[in-house]
Amino acid sequence: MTATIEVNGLRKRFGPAVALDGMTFVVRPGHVTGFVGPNGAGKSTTLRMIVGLDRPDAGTATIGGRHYAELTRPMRHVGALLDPHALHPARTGRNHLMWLAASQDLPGSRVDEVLALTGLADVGRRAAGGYSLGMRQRLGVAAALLGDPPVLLLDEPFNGLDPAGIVWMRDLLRELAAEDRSVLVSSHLMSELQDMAGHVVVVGQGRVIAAADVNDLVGEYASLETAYLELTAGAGGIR
Ligand SMILES: Nc1ncnc2c1ncn2[C@@H]1O[C@H](COP(=O)(O)OP(=O)(O)OP(=O)(O)O)[C@@H](O)[C@H]1O
Repeated sequence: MTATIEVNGLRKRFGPAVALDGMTFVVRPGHVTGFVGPNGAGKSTTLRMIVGLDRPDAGTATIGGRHYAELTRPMRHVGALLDPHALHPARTGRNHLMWLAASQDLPGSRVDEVLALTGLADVGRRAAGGYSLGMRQRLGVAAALLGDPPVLLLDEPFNGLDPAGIVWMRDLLRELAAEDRSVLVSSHLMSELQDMAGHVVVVGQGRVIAAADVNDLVGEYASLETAYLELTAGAGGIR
């Protein structure tokens, strides 16, 4: 099963601040899509809306044509790594995943599979509150993969990973996309995305500035970083 992510005309204000101003794009299966833009451009808010954690003032976000709230056992449709610190510190990594698996009617055996896949098999019985940032990111990826979903959303998954972890994450995301999943990855690491992503959505001030194939941007600007800097010049920074 494959599924696209469709974000259509999302608008959101937080008090006087306009976080999203007509955000519109599509994420297709088969390659990693990078989601890039200056701090405060609206990336995390968009990702949160796709999984129903923030409510838009207008517009829609759908996964395989359906709103997140309409999905039964949503982790079988979409896996999200949004906040690596969203865990109970006293619970072990394994129990954190067991609880999530039970909520989705997934077998406990899947927990051990994703612990092995994310390199956490040896630390799965330690309290997650003692995990380093890199270990929390891996646990977040394990949770995202629990339901073997066709769609994955990852907000800055490279944060806190050591160099070996960065290589691991890059290869994993590539493999997941090659399995015909839709993989949306927000990141500020342009060189990583240039190596890994097939498509990129560049945003600024709550809307899309450009959506293009990475190869086309690199052909035109010499590097993804140069393309990003030129495209976002004038798109402001922190708001
Ligand atoms: N809960 C909130 N309350 C008030 N303002 C918010 C809230 N969440 C987001 N914002 C504002 O919305 C705008 C977009 O923020 P968002 O976190 O989506 O940006 P981002 O592109 O993910 O940034 P970064 O690259 O720094 O992670 C910012 O101006 C931010 O301050």
